[in-house]
Amino acid sequence: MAELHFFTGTMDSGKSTLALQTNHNHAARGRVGQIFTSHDRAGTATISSRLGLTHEAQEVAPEFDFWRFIVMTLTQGGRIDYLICDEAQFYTAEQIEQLAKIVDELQLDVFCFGILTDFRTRMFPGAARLVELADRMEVLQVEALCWCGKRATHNARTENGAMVVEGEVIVVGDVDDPDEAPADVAYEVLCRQHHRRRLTAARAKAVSLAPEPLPFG
Ligand SMILES: Nc1ncnc2c1ncn2[C@@H]1O[C@H](COP(=O)(O)OP(=O)(O)O)[C@@H](O)[C@H]1O
Ligand SMILES: Cc1cn([C@H]2C[C@H](O)[C@@H](COP(=O)(O)O)O2)c(=O)[nH]c1=O
Repeated sequence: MAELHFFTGTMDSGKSTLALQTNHNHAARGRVGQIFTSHDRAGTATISSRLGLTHEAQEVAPEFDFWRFIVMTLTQGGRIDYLICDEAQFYTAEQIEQLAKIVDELQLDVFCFGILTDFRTRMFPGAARLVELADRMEVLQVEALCWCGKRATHNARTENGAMVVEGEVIVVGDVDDPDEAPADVAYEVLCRQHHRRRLTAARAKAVSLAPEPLPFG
């Protein structure tokens, strides 16, 4: 039986790598996949993993209709055995419903990969619909870590190094390299406690280096 799979984890937890590995393993057995993504950091119509792998993909815009695309391809004689869908948090709820219909009506496996929550800790509409509809949901085994060493569960956004909790929901970006100057907009994965306290690695370092206040008035 075909299934709708949802693999999730914070940013930088290996989702795109797993998407490309999943495609590789199926393709190696002669199966034919269709690969989709939306707003990848490497540019449109590409899946990119931080381990260096990339693959061309069909870009999913909000008006893209998965059902129409797959049915058209099949009726024109194309072969599709499975779908790989990266950055699925950016898909609309309707697009996730189309993917569920593809699983049920066409018996194609659909593998979705994406983050659950945005920088405000709110679920993306596409991720929420996947939680509601997926046959299987798996949290990635490779845990991204907060600066304190605990498992990172939340994605924080920084602007010029300072954590923010307001702004546009979709802003493409990467996790900051701690050895580089902070990017205009970047992301950092944190445990819930440090996300709540807005305590990023840079701020924790600055606080720990601040001189002790003297015990005088
Ligand atoms: N230099 C490296 N050596 C080993 N593993 C790395 C290296 N750089 C990145 N990674 C691995 O790649 C993961 C990020 O993979 P990626 O597929 O890009 O994540 P995601 O799609 O979830 O944002 C990191 O969690 C880490 O495990
Ligand atoms: C939290 C959050 C993230 N994004 C963007 C930033 C990246 O371009 C992608 C996530 O990619 P990854 O492969 O999981 O690292 O999403 C965003 O637009 N808004 C957010 O709130």
